[in-house]
Amino acid sequence: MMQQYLRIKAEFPDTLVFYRMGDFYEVFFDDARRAHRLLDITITTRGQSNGEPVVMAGVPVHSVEAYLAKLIKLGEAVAIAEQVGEVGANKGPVERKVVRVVTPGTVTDTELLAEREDTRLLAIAQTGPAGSATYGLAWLALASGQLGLTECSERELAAWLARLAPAEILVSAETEADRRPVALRAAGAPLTNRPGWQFDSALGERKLREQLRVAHLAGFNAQDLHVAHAAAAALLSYAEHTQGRALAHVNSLSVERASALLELPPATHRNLELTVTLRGEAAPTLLSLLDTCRTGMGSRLLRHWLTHPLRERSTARERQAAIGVLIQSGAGEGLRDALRHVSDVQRITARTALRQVRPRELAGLRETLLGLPTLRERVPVGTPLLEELHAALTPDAAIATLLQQAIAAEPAVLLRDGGVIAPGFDADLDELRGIATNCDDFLLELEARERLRTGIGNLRVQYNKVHGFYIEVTAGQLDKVPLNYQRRQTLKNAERFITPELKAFEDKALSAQERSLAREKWLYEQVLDALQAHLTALAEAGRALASLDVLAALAERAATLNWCAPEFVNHPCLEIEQGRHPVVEARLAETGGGSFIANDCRLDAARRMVILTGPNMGGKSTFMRQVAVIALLAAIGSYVPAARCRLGPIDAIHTRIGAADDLANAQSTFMLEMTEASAILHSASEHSLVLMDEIGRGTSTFDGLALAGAIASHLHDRNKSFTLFATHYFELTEFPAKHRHALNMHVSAAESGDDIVFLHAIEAGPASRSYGVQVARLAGMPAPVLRQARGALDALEAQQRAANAQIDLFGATVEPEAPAMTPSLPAATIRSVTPVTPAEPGPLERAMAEIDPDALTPRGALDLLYRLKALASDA
Ligand SMILES: Nc1ncnc2c1ncn2[C@@H]1O[C@H](COP(=O)(O)OP(=O)(O)OP(=O)(O)O)[C@@H](O)[C@H]1O
Repeated sequence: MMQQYLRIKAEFPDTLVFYRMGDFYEVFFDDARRAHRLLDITITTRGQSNGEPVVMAGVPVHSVEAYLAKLIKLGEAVAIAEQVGEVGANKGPVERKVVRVVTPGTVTDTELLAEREDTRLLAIAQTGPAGSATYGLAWLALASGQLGLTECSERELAAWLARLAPAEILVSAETEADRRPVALRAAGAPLTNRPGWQFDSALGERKLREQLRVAHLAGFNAQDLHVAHAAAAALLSYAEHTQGRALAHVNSLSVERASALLELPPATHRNLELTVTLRGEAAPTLLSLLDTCRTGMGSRLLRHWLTHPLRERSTARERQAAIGVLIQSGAGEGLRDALRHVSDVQRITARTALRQVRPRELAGLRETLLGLPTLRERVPVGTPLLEELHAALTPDAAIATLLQQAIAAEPAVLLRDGGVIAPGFDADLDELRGIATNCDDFLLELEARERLRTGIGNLRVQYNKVHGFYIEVTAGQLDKVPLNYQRRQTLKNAERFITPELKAFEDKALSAQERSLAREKWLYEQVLDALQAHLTALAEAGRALASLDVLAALAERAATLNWCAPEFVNHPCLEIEQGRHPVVEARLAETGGGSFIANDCRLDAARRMVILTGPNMGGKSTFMRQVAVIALLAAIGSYVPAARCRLGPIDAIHTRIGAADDLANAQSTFMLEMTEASAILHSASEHSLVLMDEIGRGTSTFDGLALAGAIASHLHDRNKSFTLFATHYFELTEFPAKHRHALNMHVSAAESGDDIVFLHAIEAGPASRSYGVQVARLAGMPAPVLRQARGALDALEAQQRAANAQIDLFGATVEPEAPAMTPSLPAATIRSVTPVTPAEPGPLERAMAEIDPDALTPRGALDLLYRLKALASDA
């Protein structure tokens, strides 16, 4: 057995091998030590192999899922070696084979998958030198069969990783660690090394064609993605290797092009709290607010829509129209009721293809298919998208019929328990089952007969799995036992016997049961074979159900939360009337924190930039985020939280908000702030929406103000993006006076004595002051600190009023390629806290002004110094 184990282990040197032995999966040697460490399971030694004691540990088969889940979370892979041969068929151990390898990115077990999130495997190929390499990406959600390809630059890679959120990433073992893109480190998914030769473009192109059963990839618009083909080669080989079979359910491909997507850099993804909160939780986020989907399929698709918004608005228009019809026809709720009973057709289809599908899943599929005609009737028609989805809900009726005939009404959980195939489907099975059923009658009859014959009134004929059939006689009655009873087992108060007649019956019954189970297994395989022909139709129905679920959920949200349909126009425009931040609004409603104050936003070709000022806690960040969230919701085709909304084309949403230290990447708060801002200045276009929240606050006032001014100028003059620029630097409220496309807005607050009331309304013009001390008071700051701060503030403000030096904070970027981020005067002369200069120059100053240093002799210079010193001491 050890030889057999070592042979298997040699094929999977880097993977934990779970070796099936009866009711346990055993792990040996180093694997055992690793499993002990990772799973906290007991390690033992038994026997010897090559003179060494065999170190082993094991997990029970019935609870293996829990252990696998833990290992996968830790980024480990597990090869499962099952007994595949007949017990006792030939000499030596039963034949065992690795039937599949469970890895973080290739799990398909229902128990190991998040219901509402796709688990993706991603392969990355790269060409060209580090820094300017092209990356080919190929990914697969094995549990639903979705395959995708793209190519991108290093700059775009991080956004793709954020979008795809892979569970495992395949990289070439031949690419040295220091040539790998930095973004990989931040991706947070385990990296799996695969041999370099598997990242072969020609091989990938061929494998894709074979997988998709097409002669040419042009039909998928994927013919030119040579680097992505290389990634696909490694991806498909690995996926097949882990499943131990071909991937019959993977038969469509989506090619994603960054240029087609509205760009959502990782910072935007994070700052807008699209799918996780800044604290790393799943709620409250935009997704958690939107996701009232009835099925896991719907939730997964909604997440995809939200992270893959399209620039081109025709898809959004189609979805919007469908949502409109669902709301107006009132059909949405009926449809959602029907969707409640729909099973996860996509995953069941995938698991059917991989032949891992469980009996109850097939029963669920059957019920869903039988319910489809009713569900279809509830889909209102009237828009092309709804009609297309309606049509996709007509898979061949033969599938439902087959499942109805073949699978029992309520099948057992596991095939090996029997009771899965429906009665009447197979005559042989019915006959074998008949024997088992007659069994009960026979046993009752035998019991009655034996009681009569022996005079033992409490004699019982019974069965258990270990000892088979037996006649049980209690201790007090043993003297009445007849001669033909043979002892089988002795208990404390009873003896168990067998008779020749019972033995003969047992042989017949047990063999019937065994044969019946074998027959069921075989029939189940036949059903799976028959289903293979329908995988495409099932996948299509699954996709349509998912889309309908998302559309109905968005319709429900729009109606419940009182949202409106945004209008798309082709000129630069971002007009929002009475806009709200949906998540903040929902939280306020939940916590009884008052009502949300709706605000307008109006940007167009002439008004591109808002300088937003106002007190802390006033609602600046909320306002900026709500504008971005509304733009994003519109791009996915949803209604938006506003009374009216008109949007021109948008190609990206850039955000620079907050200041969380990125300790993992050893970046300081300020460094991170500048890195993110610099990335925005390099890539934002005039169709981009840019949110800048308190840029510059990570450094000293002067540095920060100078940088903020220069960055604002760059965005205004060069990027020309729609920009919301929130700042605490009052100096920046002068920006609009010198920049014709900028305007001041502020969040309003009312002051009464030392208290402040936030009104959260966005109004025209700059804020009058910042209320920092009042906010600190609200935060419970000790009174002495407040008093001291208030005193210092008064002094500083007086000083500022006295100062009259004017700084051109914003003039620098008009020079081509000028050092855009430095103001034209040294920061030290900026007003506010500069020492006060007297209005009239004194004698010392006048003497200094007369000096011409170049004209001085050394002797003259010394004399001058004495004179100046004398003047200074006079003063
Ligand atoms: N329009 C609004 N209506 C009602 N409440 C609001 C509104 N906007 C913001 N709030 C409330 O005020 C809180 C603070 O808002 P926000 O974080 O946007 O302020 P801020 O001006 O960005 O503050 P800081 O400058 O300190 O970052 C929010 O958590 C929310 O509870």
